[in-house]
Amino acid sequence: MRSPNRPNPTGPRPAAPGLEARRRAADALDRVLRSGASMDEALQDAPALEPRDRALAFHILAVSLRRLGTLRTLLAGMLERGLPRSAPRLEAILLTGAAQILFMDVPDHAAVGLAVDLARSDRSTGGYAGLANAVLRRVAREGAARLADIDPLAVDTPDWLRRRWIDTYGADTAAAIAAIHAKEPALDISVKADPELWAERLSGEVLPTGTVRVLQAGPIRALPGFAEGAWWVQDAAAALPARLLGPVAGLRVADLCAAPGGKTAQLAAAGAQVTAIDRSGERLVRLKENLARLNLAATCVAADAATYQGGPFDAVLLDAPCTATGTLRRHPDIAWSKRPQDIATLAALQARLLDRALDLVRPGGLLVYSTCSLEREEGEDQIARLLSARPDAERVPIDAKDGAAVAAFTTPQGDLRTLPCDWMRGEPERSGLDGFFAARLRKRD
Ligand SMILES: C[S@@+](CC[C@H](N)C(=O)[O-])C[C@H]1O[C@@H](n2cnc3c(N)ncnc32)[C@H](O)[C@@H]1O
Repeated sequence: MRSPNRPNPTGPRPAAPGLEARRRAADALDRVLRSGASMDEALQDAPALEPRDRALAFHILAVSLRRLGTLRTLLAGMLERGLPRSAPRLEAILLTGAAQILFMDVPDHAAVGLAVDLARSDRSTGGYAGLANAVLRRVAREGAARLADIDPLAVDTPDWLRRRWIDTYGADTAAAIAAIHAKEPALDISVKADPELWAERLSGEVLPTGTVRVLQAGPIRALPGFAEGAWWVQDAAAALPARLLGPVAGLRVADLCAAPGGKTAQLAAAGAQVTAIDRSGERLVRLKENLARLNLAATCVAADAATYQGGPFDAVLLDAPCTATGTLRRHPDIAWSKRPQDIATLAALQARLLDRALDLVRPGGLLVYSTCSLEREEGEDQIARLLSARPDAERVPIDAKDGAAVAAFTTPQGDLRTLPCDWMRGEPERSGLDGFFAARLRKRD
C-alpha cells in the first residue's frame, strides 16, 4: 500500500488494489448529493465490478451518507478556506475517505493513500491531491477526538425530518430513531421454509416474527441458499403486512404495487394465486427474476393500479409508493433526496390507490394497506380518511391472534406501527427494524 507521503512517480502506474471501489463510491456519492440519484441508481450504471468491490463501494457510500452531517461538520473545521469551487467532486473524495477512516475497518494509511490517488487521477481534482492528503491525515490524527464535539443526532438527520419526528413521536423517540440510523443494519431475510435451518447455515438468528437476521453477510449472491432460491432479502418490518392477510392458500390475491416482489413472494410461498401489478415495467422485470430464482409463480401485470380494471379479489395488498422515511437505516440517501413537499404529493397518490384497492376487493374480503414511511399523512391519516369516506370499509384490528410479536406493534386504533428504534436487542447491530405502517380493513358485505 502506498504511503500518502511517497513522492508521485512519473508515468502510468497500475491502479492500487481497492482504488476502483473507492472511485465508484466517490462517483456515486457525488451523484447522490448533486443530482439527487438514489444509492442504487448511482451505483447501477457503472461498469461491472467484482462482487467484493461492489459490496465495498456500496458500504463506503452507505456509511458516507449515514454520517453525512457529521463528516461535513468535521471537514468544514479542517478546511480553512472551504472546499474549492472549481473542484466540487473533491468533497465526495474527502467524505468517502473520512468515512473509511472514522467509521470503517480500513487502515488509515490505505484510506488516505487511495483517496489521494483518486484525487490525482481526475483532472478536476488533480491539483488538490496535496490538500486531500493533508486534510485526511488530519482526520486520521484528530477526527476521532473531534467526533465527541459533534452531535450526530443534530447533524445527520435533515432539520425538517427531525422536527416532524419530534412532533409526532416526541423528542426521546426521535433521538432514538436518529441514533439507530447511525448504525449499519443487519441483513434480514425471509425464508421459504425452515428458518431455524437457514439461521444456522448463515450464522444468523430467528427473530420473533420468523425473519432470519444475519450479522456478517458480505456479498449477498455468494451466501448459501441465494442461488437455489431458498430465501429473499426483506426487512423484518416489511415482512409483516402480507402476514396480516392471514392464511391465503388458494385465495386470489392482488398485490397492487408489487415490485421488486418481496411481498408477492411471501403470498405466493403461502399458496395464494397472486396477481402482481406494478406501474414500472423495469421493476416488474426484477420481480419476475426474483420469482424465477425462488421458483414461485404469480401473474404479472404492468399497469397503473389507480385505474386497474380486474378482480374482484379475495384479498388485496396495497404496499403503496411513499417517501420511505422509515427505511433510512438501509437507504440513508432518502434523508437527503426527499423534500417536505413530497409527502403531500405521495399522500394524494396513496389516497387514489387506496380507493381503487377497496373497489377491487370482493364483499367480505380483506384489504391490507402499508407504507414504509414514518409520516402520519402516509399512514394513519390515510386510513382515517378512507374510513370516513367509504362506508363499505371497516377496520379489522390487529391483535393477539396475529401473534404476540406482531401484536406488540399495534396502535390504540388497531393498526400496526413499527419504528426503526423498536426491538432494541443488546448491540445496535442486532436491533431495530424499518419503520412501517399497516392497516387491515374488510369490505363490508
Ligand atoms: C414500496 S414499492 C413496493 C415494494 C413491494 N411491495 C415489495 O414488497 O417488494 C412501491 C412500488 O409501487 C410502484 N408504483 C408506484 N405508483 C404506482 C401505480 N400508480 N400503480 C402501480 N404501481 C405503482 C412502484 O413502481 C414501486 O415498485
